[in-house]
Amino acid sequence: MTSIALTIAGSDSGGGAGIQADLKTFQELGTFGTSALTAVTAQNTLGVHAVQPIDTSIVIAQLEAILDDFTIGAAKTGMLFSAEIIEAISDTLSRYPTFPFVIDPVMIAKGGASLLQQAAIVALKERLIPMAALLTPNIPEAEVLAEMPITSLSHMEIAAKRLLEMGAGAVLLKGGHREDTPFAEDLFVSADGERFIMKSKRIQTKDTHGTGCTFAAAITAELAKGAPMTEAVITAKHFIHAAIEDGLSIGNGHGPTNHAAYRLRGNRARKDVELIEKR
Ligand SMILES: Nc1ncnc2c1ncn2[C@@H]1O[C@H](COP(=O)(O)OP(=O)(O)O)[C@@H](O)[C@H]1O
Ligand SMILES: Cc1ncc(COP(=O)(O)O)c(N)n1
Repeated sequence: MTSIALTIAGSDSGGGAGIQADLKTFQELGTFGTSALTAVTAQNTLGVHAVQPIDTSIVIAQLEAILDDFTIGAAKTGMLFSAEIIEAISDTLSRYPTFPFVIDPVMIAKGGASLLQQAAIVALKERLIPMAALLTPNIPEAEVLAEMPITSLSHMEIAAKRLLEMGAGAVLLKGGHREDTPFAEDLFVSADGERFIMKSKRIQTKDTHGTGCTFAAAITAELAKGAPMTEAVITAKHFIHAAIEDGLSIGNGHGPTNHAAYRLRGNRARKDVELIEKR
């Protein structure tokens, strides 16, 4: 049976992040990708030149068109831009049967452009996070949502616990932005008491455009195929590690990751992540 994944996110004209990264990742992991666009960005590896949100009625119409026709295995959100769009997504999804739902709380692009209005943060916390099977903030996003600075693993632990209390089924706090360690360490905690750290070596590269989108999309693809949450996040960590390691030096700024790397390495090149530490 064909597994169907859905992304609700913004378009990145540069192709490395957003809807484009999500659909490429869905395809690479053997799922059929569908998409509901929330915004169009004029963007390349150097930055975001312009943002145009999609009319809320069209966001709703896209979701209805998809959900009326397909059985969705899992969905993710990326750039959501406004409180109005977030509320529309929450209202629309709650009219349909549920499926595993991953929220990547995208706020700011690597170049510094805002992809989520300040006023939308409350809507994200109150309307969407409680619907999520998994929330995947990076450190700056977790700092905003948990309202605390994060500069160490113990801060990550406290923040992840606070985020769990907002109602998500699990939290994967990504450590790519940590400056106090040579590792890329991500902390997973779940409402039913599971906790582990996924640790890989930090790759020296500037080509990290779209890492967060790609990682969350890989988790979503695995969930859509029926993988349990912990297996989905571990497979996705291997996927993103390979994608960063074989990153594409195209454009003049932060190049995209290589979505094909994991498949080209034979799908299960798990030795590439140096250590997966389960505690
Ligand atoms: N330089 C790097 N080397 C290896 N893994 C990285 C690197 N940067 C980020 N990662 C990993 O990529 C994923 C996305 O991380 P992160 O950069 O924290 O999120 P975002 O892209 O949302 O800012 C995480 O698994 C993180 O550990
Ligand atoms: C449309 C869109 N969605 C998400 C991101 C975040 O990706 P990154 O943080 O890797 O720049 C982005 N730059 N553009």
